[in-house]
Amino acid sequence: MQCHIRLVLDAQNQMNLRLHCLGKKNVLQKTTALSHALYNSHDTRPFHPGVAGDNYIFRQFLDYKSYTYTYLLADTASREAIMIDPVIETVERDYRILQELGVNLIAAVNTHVHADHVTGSGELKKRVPGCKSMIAGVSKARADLKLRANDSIKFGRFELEVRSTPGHTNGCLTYVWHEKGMVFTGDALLIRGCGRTDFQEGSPGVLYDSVHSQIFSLPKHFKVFPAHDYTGQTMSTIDEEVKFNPRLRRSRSEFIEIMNNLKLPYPKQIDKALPANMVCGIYDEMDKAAQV
Ligand SMILES: N[C@@H](CCC(=O)N[C@@H](CSS)C(=O)NCC(=O)O)C(=O)O
Repeated sequence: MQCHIRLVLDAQNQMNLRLHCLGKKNVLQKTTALSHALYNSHDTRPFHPGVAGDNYIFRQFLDYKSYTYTYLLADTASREAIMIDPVIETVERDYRILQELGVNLIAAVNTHVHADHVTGSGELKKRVPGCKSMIAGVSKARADLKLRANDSIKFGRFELEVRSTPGHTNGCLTYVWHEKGMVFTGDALLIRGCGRTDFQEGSPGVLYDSVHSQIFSLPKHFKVFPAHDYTGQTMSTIDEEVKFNPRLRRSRSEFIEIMNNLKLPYPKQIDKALPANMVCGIYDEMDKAAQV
């Protein structure tokens, strides 16, 4: 009898092993969900990128101009939501999605004073009454709430732990969602890369220490969501970055040598972005600040 096994996906993205014998097919085994197979090599919990999970919403948005990722996190019960690193050019899209999903944006949270795009925090605040802007206090940027290490950002039943990860800028923060095993690293840790250290308050030694002590110390299966990717990748894991990050898996002195020789061109929007981001991306505020 001629038999062969086929791996097929059903409507729920479940992988089925089917034994085809003499034209008859039998489902042998319903394996784990595809999303689990793809994303959770170390974690047995299901993961739903970009769709509503059982009690939370997670979305990753891209700004095509600066290759910045904005993240939406929400509690499906209370409908409270936060956005990490919104971009001014995509505020209309993001605001529309907030309305469509019926969530209430309580905070626009920045990982740092970005040099390559203007933050959408100020424009989101104009559209959503009660939405608070947040950034590290040490950045000296204007915001409703100045964050520091060990603070927690609460939305509904969830919370993010704030970790200080300077080195790309002094005020770089990393946000850890322990319950869901996710970490939002801003520019401190990128996928197979890291933030440059050649302007603002950049320091390769400080960045190396930040990443190793505050990020690489997280559980291996935690999923890494950076503020940018220039190669089409969307996420990584702590395990992958510890093993494969071509800069940060090296010794501290090798890392410093690499970072001091990157020779990257300055971001195109730097002259506009830095002053605008010191005032939450609100141009009226910039004008006022310039007049003082
Ligand atoms: N070409 C882009 C800027 C690219 C860039 O410099 N990215 C920064 C993060 S934004 S300040 C960075 O740290 N890159 C690290 C790297 O290794 O590329 C533009 O003109 O906007």
